[in-house]
Amino acid sequence: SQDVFILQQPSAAPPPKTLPLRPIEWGQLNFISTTDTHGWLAGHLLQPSYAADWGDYASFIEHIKETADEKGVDVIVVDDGDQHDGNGLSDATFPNGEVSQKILMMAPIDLMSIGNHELYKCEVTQQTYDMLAPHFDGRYLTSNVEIMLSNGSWVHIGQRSYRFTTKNQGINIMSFGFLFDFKLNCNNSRVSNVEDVVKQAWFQSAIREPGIDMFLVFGHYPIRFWPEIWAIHRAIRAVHKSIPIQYFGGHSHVRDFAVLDSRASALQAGRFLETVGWLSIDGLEPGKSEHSPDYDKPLKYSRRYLDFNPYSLSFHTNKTLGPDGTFATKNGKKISKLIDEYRIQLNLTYPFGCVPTDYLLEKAMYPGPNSLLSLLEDHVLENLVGDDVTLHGNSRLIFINSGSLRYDMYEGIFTVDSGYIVSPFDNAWLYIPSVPHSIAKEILGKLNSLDYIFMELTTPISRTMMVRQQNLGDTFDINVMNSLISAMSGPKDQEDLRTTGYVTIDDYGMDGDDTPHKPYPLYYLPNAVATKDAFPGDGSDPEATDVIFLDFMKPFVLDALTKINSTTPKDDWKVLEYGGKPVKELIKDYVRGWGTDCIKDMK
Ligand SMILES: Nc1ccn([C@@H]2O[C@H](COP(=O)(O)O)[C@@H](O)[C@H]2O)c(=O)n1
Ligand SMILES: [Zn+2]
Ligand SMILES: [Zn+2]
Repeated sequence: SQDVFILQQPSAAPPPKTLPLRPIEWGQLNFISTTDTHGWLAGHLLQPSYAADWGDYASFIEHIKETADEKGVDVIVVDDGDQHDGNGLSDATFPNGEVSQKILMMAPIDLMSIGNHELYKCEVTQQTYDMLAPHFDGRYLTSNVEIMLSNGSWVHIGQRSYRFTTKNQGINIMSFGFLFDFKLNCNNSRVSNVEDVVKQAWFQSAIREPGIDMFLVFGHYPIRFWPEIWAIHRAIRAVHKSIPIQYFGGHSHVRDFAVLDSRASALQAGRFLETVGWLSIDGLEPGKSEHSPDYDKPLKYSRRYLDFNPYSLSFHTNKTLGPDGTFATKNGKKISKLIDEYRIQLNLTYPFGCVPTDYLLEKAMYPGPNSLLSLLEDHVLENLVGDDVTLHGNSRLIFINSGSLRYDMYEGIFTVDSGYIVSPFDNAWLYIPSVPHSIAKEILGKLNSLDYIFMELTTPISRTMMVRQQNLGDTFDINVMNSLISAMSGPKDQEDLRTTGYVTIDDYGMDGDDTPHKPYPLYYLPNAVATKDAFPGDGSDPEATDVIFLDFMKPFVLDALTKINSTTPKDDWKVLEYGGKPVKELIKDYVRGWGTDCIKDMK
């Protein structure tokens, strides 16, 4: 039997001290938004800047709603999907999310949409249909996503649209919830192209319903560069020249705010419960005809990215923290307690070993001594042992996509939870036997070439970097970007700042981050890395090599092979199961080798 080992719970984590926060700006209509939570409901136990938990969030929402009523304004709480794959609380159960989705539903969220991580596995899609959609009772929106029922018929997982009138300002809102044009879903779901859906009769008649004051289009699509948001915007603007439209997006894991026109904007609230997005709008005129002569005045927006810690959340609600404080509500406390209990029940706090230093994703130079990708490439992947003993000793190239590693690995105790956090997927290993080395050696270059930018293989992190780079101009030079961010933050100011964190550049400038930060370093990450194993000792190349990769990469590897060698049709490459431990287990084995001194110190 394993020891139960309790790490400090997030609610007890010390808040970052004396951060220079500013009160949020309220408008007639206000939004609180989260996206890409990926199971992080327990918060970030090792990072005080993000150490609130879902209970704290529920308390925050309740207080903000109360204040809205006092002020006579409205607040709408939106979540844009991707709730699985990224944390033990969501992924240590079967189906994933069995516990975490129940906890998620305990916060008073008004509108929710589906993400691609609700569609990779058939059982998770079924769970979403059975559990989330009924809970939200018409407010779980999947305007372009359907599920196949056991009788073979197709129905929308949630609703296609939801129309409502706000409580205090009486704003009549038509809302939709879209997913980007996702293709890697399990076969019990169907995602229709956004471009096609906005032409469908139901959408065209929904946007023509009389008496609408504004549109709210939220969902799981990036708000910049990707075509989906513009397809929706063109469709609505073709009918309503200047009706207010508010967008909320997700998927690319960034903080971002984009202005589409003087009466339409879009907000994206980061990832992994590091961020709560705040948006307020003033200048809305509910009930006024859009044909009135002065209807098209620019709206006034205020946007803010709040770091997800109890200090920040309580500051904005004017409540106090601590056991006798006024911040944690009854429901909030109940949620926090449940999270703590489930973490223990799921054994997430069990420690495997001690990580000697930080191994980081985009925050460390790759290749380099602190790069998590380098750790895998140089030390971990070579320990993969396939099921077929006759293959042992063959030269091999082992590929992983960097997007399969989801978060940094920090110095200190590595727990069951850390395993899910770093590598949540149970992707199986596949291989193509004896690929001529002249072809095999080209695969990595192809996977990392620009052809794959914006394809599913691209890591959310590289998409993040592209957004930040693009906002600073047309350069793709990461060094230029980093020095610009430092220069714009001001070196003097940075010395005064205590916490490192996001420095967001969006269409309104650089004042969106609620807590001013020293910028995180940001380095380029390739889409994929590869380990060479059992190559000839004299440094020469083998004639042929086994090409091993995660099943998620199969379409991309086959595509790359076809590009390299157009004479072999895609289907002629023999792809077989390789067996062996998933990446998470290989990492755990490696961590065990680092010993348990830090755990003994704590006992
Ligand atoms: N089985 C899987 C599923 C996904 N990935 C990686 O996740 C990326 C998508 O994540 P978002 O949070 O941005 O939706 C995808 O591009 C892959 O990199 C995976 O590795 N294995
Ligand atoms: Zn995501
Ligand atoms: Zn996503």
